[in-house]
Amino acid sequence: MKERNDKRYKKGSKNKKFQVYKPRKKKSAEEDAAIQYLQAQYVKIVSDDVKTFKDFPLSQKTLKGLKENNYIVPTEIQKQAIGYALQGKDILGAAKTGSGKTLAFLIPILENLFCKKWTRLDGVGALVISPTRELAYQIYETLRKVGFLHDFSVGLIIGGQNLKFERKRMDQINILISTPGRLLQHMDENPLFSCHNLQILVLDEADRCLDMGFEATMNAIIENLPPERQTLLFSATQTKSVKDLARLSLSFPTYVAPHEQAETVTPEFLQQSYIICEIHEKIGILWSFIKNHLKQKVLVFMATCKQVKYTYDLFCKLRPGVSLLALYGTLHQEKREKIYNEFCRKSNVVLFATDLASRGLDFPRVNWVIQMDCPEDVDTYIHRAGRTARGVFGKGEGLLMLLPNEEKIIEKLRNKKIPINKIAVDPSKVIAPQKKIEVLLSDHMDLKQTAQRAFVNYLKSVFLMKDKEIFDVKLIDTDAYARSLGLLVPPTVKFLQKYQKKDTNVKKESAEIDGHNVIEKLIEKSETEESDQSASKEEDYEKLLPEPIKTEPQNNIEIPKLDYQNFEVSDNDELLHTKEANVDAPLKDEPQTKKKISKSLTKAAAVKMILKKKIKVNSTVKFTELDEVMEDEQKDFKSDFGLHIAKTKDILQKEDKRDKPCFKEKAKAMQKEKKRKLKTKKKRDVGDKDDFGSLSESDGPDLSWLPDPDKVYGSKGSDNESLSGDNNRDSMQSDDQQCEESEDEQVYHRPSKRKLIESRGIPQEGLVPCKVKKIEDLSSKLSVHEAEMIAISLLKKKP
Ligand SMILES: Nc1ncnc2c1ncn2[C@@H]1O[C@H](COP(=O)(O)OP(=O)(O)OP(=O)(O)O)[C@@H](O)[C@H]1O
Repeated sequence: MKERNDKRYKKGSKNKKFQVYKPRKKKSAEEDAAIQYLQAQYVKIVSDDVKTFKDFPLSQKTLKGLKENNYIVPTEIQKQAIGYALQGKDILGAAKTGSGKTLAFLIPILENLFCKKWTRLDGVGALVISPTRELAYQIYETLRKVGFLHDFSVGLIIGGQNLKFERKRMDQINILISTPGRLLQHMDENPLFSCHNLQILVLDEADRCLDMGFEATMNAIIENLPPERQTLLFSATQTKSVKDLARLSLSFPTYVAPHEQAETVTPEFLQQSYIICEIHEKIGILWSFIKNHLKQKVLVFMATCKQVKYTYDLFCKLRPGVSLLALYGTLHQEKREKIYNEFCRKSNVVLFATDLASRGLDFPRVNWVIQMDCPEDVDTYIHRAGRTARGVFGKGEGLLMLLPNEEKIIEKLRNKKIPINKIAVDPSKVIAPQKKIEVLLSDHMDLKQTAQRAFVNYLKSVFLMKDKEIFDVKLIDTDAYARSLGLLVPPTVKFLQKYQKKDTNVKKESAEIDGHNVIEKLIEKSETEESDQSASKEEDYEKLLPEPIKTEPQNNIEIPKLDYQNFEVSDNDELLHTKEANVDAPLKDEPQTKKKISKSLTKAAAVKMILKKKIKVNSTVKFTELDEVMEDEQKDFKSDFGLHIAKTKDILQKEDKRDKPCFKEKAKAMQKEKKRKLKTKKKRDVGDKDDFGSLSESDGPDLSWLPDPDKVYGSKGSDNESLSGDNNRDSMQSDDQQCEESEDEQVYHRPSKRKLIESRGIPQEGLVPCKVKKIEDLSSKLSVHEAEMIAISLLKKKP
């Protein structure tokens, strides 16, 4: 819309500025005249006389836009609503799903702003609020297509988009399409945003926008809007609540409901049927259905995001042979848009979705709508089923899966003029891939966890359902349901256990009261029949009676309404506690017959108790997200080489026990041996070393140069031996003694200086041999006495 406007101004212009700010007077006058003419025609509109859009007093731009998109003949709701809307009346529009309500409010918006010659400077002139992002996007696209010749700027303001980007452009928007949350955010935070000039407010899916989920947000938005405006409310299941209308300051709105007298509230060519099945059969039936409708476009509704995610993940792994998609609130916005567009585009595809996709979305050519879980109420059924058989000649089929106790909803559907037939499933055609699912879950831990979450969330959703006539969580065979999801052990559902426990308590107590009444009656009877009975007997009866207990009926429990927009049941204990408090109420006046005497627990008693109960002290117990005790993570863990870790660990521990004493003994023995060796070495060292620490004979100084004592002393062999021994002994004496002895005649036996040289590390081999040789040579020529004298003089000369 915006771009075309700019082009028109630029076309063939020499002076662009002049043309932009000074439009041609002639054209303006023509436009004024046309507007006046159109406005004069509004009062004359008779909806029954309208055959085509041309019969409405609409601007040429709008008519051209409609024609270009093949909108020639208006639908019933368009015929009736557009006339009133052009006249400026507030409207409550109710018409079947897919009957064209979007154009019924978009055309009046375009015409209203056109007639008021709305410009960008005038700000927001029309505001459309939609409960979901996808629906807002769809409305925006339709407006762009139909109003492309108009000069208004259109803004789509939805969550999950760039807030900064939106913020800067807010003051330039003429028609704003938004979701409640993001709109309020701009109202609160963006100084550029203003709605003071608002002409038309539209609530699409008005009943949803005004219900509990959006109550606070919507009230805050409405407070920020000028009261002087036109308000249009549209929905297939319209609100008529006086309270709602008062909130929007609607005093006498025109109620437009072309199908009110119709035989059915659902589209004419929508064939609807339902089946009764057990909870564990659902997955198998759905799988078989998809396998039998591979060439069709199927939309499957489920109660919670987790169920959608699990079914999608599981079926993707099972590969049915058709494209699969999943749409739910917790997905990223970009992904949501991509999935929405993909489902619109494709023709053989299955989309699993929550009620996020149940309202307003105009997916083209959907063949089947499967409601896998019973809808919250009749309105939800209508919106879900209405995703098929849309438009003027749209055809489609709907299938509702119900548990036996949920069949009561059928009566309600029929009372609201919904034609629905019971059909049976041929059990021979149902192929439940049970074994495959179990194998997949054992192989994929993440899939198993998703299954567990799906299981718990489904039970929670049933538990929180408002209509207790239809929904009863206690009737669900949880074991069978878990198995059908591939879970061999059903996850613990804490809230359910608590609820069931409290429920049985209440039943017990009410049974006790009943018993009490019976006894009371017996007493009364006995009193009348045997008035002469003794007082003591009556006292005995009284002793047998329990104290009267006051009970509050269980249906006093307040159950909060669900927000299915982005349904995520939180594990809200507070919520559960409030219910429990009511259930607990009877305990208030209960007599305290047994008073427990509290004993202080001694350490010994605690230990005894621990031993008796076989409690493992200091052991860690891990819990899963679902409050289940986690099995030892490594218990069934196998190493890369196929070793069973837990078993191997056990074996190693046993072997370790056996090996420890052996190892200790070995270590001791080694230590002993080491010590022994050290000792002997020390002993040997002491024995081998001389007084200077040098080693004995083997590497000691060569004394061969000394004269042969045998030759010197002749026959005194035995004495020589003892002398050598003395000599040894002498070597152990101190230096002072040596000095004393040096003065003595036998000083030549102790070559102390040589030993000192050696002790300083000077090699002796280099010195000794030549000297020895010389002395040997001499000795052979000299007499013994001469040799002895030379030796002594040599020693004396040495420094
Ligand atoms: N005058 C018309 N001629 C032909 N097709 C039309 C006409 N008006 C609307 N349609 C088509 O009918 C389909 C349904 O229209 P729309 O989405 O407005 O229905 P709705 O009443 O808003 O449905 P729901 O209640 O589900 O929101 C769309 O594909 C739309 O293009």
